[in-house]
Amino acid sequence: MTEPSTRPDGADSSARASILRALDEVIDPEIRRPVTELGMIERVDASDSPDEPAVVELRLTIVGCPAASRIEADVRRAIEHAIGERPYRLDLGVMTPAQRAAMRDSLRGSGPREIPFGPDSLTRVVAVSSGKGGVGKSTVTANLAASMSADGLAVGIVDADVHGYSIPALMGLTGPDAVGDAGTTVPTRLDDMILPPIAHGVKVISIGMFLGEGDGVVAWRGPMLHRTIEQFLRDVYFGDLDVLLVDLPPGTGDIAISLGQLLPGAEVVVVTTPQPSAADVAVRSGLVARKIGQRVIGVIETMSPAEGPDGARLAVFGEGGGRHVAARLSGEDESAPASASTSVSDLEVPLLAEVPLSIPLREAGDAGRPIVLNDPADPAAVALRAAARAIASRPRGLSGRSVGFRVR
Ligand SMILES: Nc1ncnc2c1ncn2[C@@H]1O[C@H](COP(=O)(O)OP(=O)(O)OP(=O)(O)O)[C@@H](O)[C@H]1O
Repeated sequence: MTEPSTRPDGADSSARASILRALDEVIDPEIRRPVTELGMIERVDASDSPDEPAVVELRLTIVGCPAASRIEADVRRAIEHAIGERPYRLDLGVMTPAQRAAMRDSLRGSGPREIPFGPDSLTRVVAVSSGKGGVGKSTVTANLAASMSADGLAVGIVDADVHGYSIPALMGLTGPDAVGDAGTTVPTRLDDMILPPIAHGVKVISIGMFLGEGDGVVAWRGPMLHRTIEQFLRDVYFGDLDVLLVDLPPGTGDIAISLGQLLPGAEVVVVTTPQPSAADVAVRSGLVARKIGQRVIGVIETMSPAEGPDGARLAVFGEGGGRHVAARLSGEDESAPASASTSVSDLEVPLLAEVPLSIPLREAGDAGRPIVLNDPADPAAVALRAAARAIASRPRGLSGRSVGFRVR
């Protein structure tokens, strides 16, 4: 990493020291580290003579860096804060390949590259799965992520739903007005490192971001899918995350099994509607997750009965699916009389939430603002927020996980 130059006579002027201190506070919006730590400040020259212009040289990571204008504005603000009215010059440049490589090594280490979410990682990996498609799994994922991020956790999403990717839209990263938190809605490539765009504080990567205009159909088979997911997990720089949520494709196919191999320590949340047909398939997806060594930590029922405008209960998809899935995954015999008195919170695999049918939830999703942020008082938002908090506060452990079995 480049050290900002000191004066030839070895003395450090107080103007230079205060510029450096101010630049320590400038954070690269994509990488979320100070520009000084990333080696982006090539030079700071400032004598103590107030008429002599200070000179700062800023090196961006790549040509056309999407966050360039924001970084430049932040650097100017920092310099002006440090030296007031005094004249200065800001020179802009781009890192050399060697400087970029040094920065990458400092971020992720220089050894052989591995998936950074192994068993020793402090990041909790939570895969969100469902048996059937269209049951609201991606909506749940986006809201859990936004809620955890609003609670101050560092959160990422991998949208592994390669055939039905909808996370970018649900997180507000598509459409003409989308900007993303770091000024970009697409990943930035730094050679073999990929910086994910950020939305609502969440780092988001999706297969949808790697498809050009017009080729939105993914027709890859197993090995290609496995390689893509592996690349997401290895090459995308998420930084230190508290939680990585993985939006799985519906069902129990190739990707779920690939993820089982790549992330054997992942925990799984199963999403279902109240309908028996959806619930039965959801149970199977939970059982498959368990077979590949993952721990099922809870069930979320969505599209649950809601209260209509006249106060009447509206159970469009029936009721009871979530409880049924939780009981089955907890190994309960639902026909036994004891099960009727078992409280949901006593179940080994708890029912974390029943998210009612909600028009504001659907509208918020369409607008790219998860309902937990857009309308926190809506009953669906309240239920999703409670589920996010329950997941985030659950201790990690081996209970409920079948160990020692790997799919080859
Ligand atoms: N509780 C709810 N109330 C109203 N609409 C909902 C609810 N949950 C989800 N939806 C709507 O249902 C549709 C499907 O949701 P979503 O895309 O999240 O499902 P999915 O299970 O991820 O689908 P896929 O299998 O295609 O990935 C969306 O239009 C979403 O807005």
